[in-house]
Amino acid sequence: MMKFKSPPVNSLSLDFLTEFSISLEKLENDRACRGVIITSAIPKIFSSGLDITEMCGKSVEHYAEFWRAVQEMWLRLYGSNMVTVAAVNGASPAGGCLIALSCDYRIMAENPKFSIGLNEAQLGIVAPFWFKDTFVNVVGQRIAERALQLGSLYPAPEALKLGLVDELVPEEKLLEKASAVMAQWLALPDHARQITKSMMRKAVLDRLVAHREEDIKYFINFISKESIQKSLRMYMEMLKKKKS
Ligand SMILES: CCCC/C=C/CC(=O)SCCNC(=O)CCNC(=O)[C@H](O)C(C)(C)COP(=O)(O)OP(=O)(O)OC[C@H]1O[C@@H](n2cnc3c(N)ncnc32)[C@H](O)[C@@H]1OP(=O)(O)O
Repeated sequence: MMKFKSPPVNSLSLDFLTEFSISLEKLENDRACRGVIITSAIPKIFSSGLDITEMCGKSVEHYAEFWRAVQEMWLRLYGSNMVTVAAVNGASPAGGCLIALSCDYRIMAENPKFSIGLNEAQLGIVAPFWFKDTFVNVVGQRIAERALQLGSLYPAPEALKLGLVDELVPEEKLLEKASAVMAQWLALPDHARQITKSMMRKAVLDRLVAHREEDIKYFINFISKESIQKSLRMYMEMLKKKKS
């Protein structure tokens, strides 16, 4: 089990992403480890997505390093040979949703206050093609078109209806259920499951691998625009104001 614990909201900073990728690599290379359950140690929050402060007012070199770390995390998780189960025990916007979507199975706490989705459009930014591809592979083109254009965050019951998560369970049963699902998936021979998983995900993974440098350049160019920086600053201010 991997439990995110980066207060206050498990935002995906460069350090967090680097540590997450290293942990995944270690587990991947450990022959005794066949599966991982991903959850959060922070009440009410699974992950608040990419750390917006990493994308505000930083150097081009920093943006490149940060984006490479985001890519690396996704390539490792989406391409993992292990069985991956997300036990979503709180809010899961944007990058947090990407992590859940990259797992093989998603179980969410049945609390309508917890929402999940790719809300980038609400921040005035655009979900990269590989976020979009991952989303489409889970919910299909039609739902993805609407959800991504509107930057919708779905409360748990709606997320279930759309197939964004696979099941809802009472919060106190989340880990028990995740373990049961893991046991069910691990009952199959690894090689057949792994080859099937790779067959299903390969095209999407290969697309980023083939365009990785181009994607970094695109990100730097996009995020460096003054209009985008302004949108992000306003969004951060809105988050702070919401508190007072
Ligand atoms: C080509 C470009 C593509 C770029 C792709 C980007 C994908 C992303 O992931 S962008 C990030 C999107 N994330 C969000 O929109 C989530 C924003 N956060 C929230 O909605 C809420 O914080 C929450 C629902 C997760 C939690 O709400 P709660 O009331 O418990 O806590 P808050 O008071 O709002 O937050 C506490 C603290 O944390 C700061 N913060 C929250 N989210 C982020 C974040 N993603 N990055 C950096 N910092 C974040 C928030 O400002 C508060 O800070 P202060 O205590 O200093 O006020």
